[in-house]
Amino acid sequence: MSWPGAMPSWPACSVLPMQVRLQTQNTYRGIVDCMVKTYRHESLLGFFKGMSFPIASIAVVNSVLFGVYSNSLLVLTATSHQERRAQPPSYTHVFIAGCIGGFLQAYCLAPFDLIKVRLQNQTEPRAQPGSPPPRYRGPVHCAASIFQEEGPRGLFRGAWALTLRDTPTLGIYFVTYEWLCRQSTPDGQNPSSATVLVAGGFAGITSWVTATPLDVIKSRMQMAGLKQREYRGMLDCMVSSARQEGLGVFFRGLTINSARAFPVNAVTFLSYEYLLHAWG
Ligand SMILES: CN(C)C(=N)NCCC[C@H](N)C(=O)O
Repeated sequence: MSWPGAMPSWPACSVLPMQVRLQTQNTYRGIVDCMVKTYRHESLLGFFKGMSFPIASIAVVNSVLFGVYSNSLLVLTATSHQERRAQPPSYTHVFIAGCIGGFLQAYCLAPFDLIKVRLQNQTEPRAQPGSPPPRYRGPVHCAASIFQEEGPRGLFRGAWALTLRDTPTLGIYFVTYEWLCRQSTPDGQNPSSATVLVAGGFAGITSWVTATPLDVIKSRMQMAGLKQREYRGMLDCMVSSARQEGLGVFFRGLTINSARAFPVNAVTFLSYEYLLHAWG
């Protein structure tokens, strides 16, 4: 059984197992090599591994993130969403509200993300007669096996790295979005849909560029529960990964993360702004 080195959302979901595999396995020479090997070994289905859970969880996770962000901003600035264009919040408030949203979403995301990473790292083709079955038969079996083999805390493996990844980078995410909207919108007006799409897309890219080093560490810590590679903690994981594979290891999956981040976050922010206006 081989366990190579992933991330979730809908439009660009088909490339996502590539990201996890590149980050946690050393068997690929790059994205193209990873895609070719995945296709040869697992057919088209390999590109969709571990996606059902993230798709099911994305609505919950995004509601927590955007709900906590909006309400934190409300508490910090004492201005409602409608008043926010006339009295824009300071970037410090936007950053703090984003960090609070990121911190809380990380805890909701942790078990879903762990299951996604474990499933996406299974490189066995679909069960064939005579071949050993894959370790996890699907998301529910994966969750139950982790619970049995690693205990309830096992479901939160890598949650610390996930929290460290998401807390500051979601602050950066919302600051980038606000800054880009304000640059291209006259004072006091709402940004146009095109501005929201572009600002949301770049906010996604910026946050992923800053998040990728910890994303690699998080994915490796999550795979460590399988005992193929144990780490004494996050620092040990960082140091031994850098020693063995060089500093470039911290940027594995960056291209894929950024390519998917633009459309995913453009649409996410457009939906967010639309819902805020629709619900007044
Ligand atoms: C860890 N980072 C960088 C973020 N969570 N960034 C915000 C983007 C969230 C979006 N659901 C996505 O998956 O791109």
